[in-house]
Amino acid sequence: MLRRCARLLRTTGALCGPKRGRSFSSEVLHVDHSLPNPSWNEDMRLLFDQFMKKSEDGSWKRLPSYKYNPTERIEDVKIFFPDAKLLKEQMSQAQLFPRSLGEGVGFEYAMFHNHVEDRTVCIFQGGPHLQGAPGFLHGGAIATMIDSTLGMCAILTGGIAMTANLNINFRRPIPLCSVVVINCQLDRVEGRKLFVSCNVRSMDEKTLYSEATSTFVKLDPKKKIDIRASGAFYTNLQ
Ligand SMILES: CCCCCCCC(=O)SCCNC(=O)CCNC(=O)[C@H](O)C(C)(C)COP(=O)(O)OP(=O)(O)OC[C@H]1O[C@@H](n2cnc3c(N)ncnc32)[C@H](O)[C@@H]1OP(=O)(O)O
Repeated sequence: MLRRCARLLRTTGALCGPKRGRSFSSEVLHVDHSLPNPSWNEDMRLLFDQFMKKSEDGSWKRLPSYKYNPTERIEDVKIFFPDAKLLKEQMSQAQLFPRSLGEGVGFEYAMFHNHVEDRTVCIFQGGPHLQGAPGFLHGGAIATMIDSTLGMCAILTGGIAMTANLNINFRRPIPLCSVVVINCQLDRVEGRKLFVSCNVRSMDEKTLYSEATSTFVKLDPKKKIDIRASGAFYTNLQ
């Protein structure tokens, strides 16, 4: 396991220290990080190819993923924010948390969504900078990918929503640099509440690493989020 991580660190150049002088060009802004890169191991590539094959008939769709929010995302959430200019400023500087670490050392993942079955699958290779217990992934890193995949499933089936409740059972530790599959599904909808659950399994599906249930709440267009407030508030402004 540790040898596998060391090989990965060499491939990505992470052992040579951080890259300097990276320009904030439009090339960086528009890189789709859900596509294979040299840090992906064989298992990750195999699963990616399998899901790309499933996507050929249109039942599954690969979900592109960027570090920086594309303009359409700002358009999607604009109605919830009274100060659209401030929102644009903040979003243009912010980075998506699971994409904020260097290539190969943190969260390497790709998601696929099935609109007919209301399911989202994430193939995830957790890198060496996500260590918790020696040789294994940190629980917070697992929770991050679970929340992100559940969130994507909720948003794609129900619209803009936030995690209100998340329960995770950690059944087995996930070896660092291994590949797991997060399988999410929308269980039911009650008003603005979306109930989404998932399990995290090994590639051969034999090992159940974690399982989770969650409640996402669709944002109420009558309420506004004020990001200027010291404790940002989300309330009815009428
Ligand atoms: C794009 C990539 C995907 C990324 C996914 C990542 C998702 C995230 O991590 S989001 C960040 C973490 N989450 C947050 O910060 C959310 C903080 N919480 C909030 O802002 C609010 O409480 C929010 C938006 C969840 C709900 O607020 P609001 O719309 O005012 O809800 P409210 O009107 O009180 O309640 C609506 C319903 O939800 C229920 N509800 C509210 N909070 C909860 C909760 N914590 N647990 C269970 N149910 C809840 C209420 O009981 C009510 O149910 P009913 O309609 O049956 O009476």
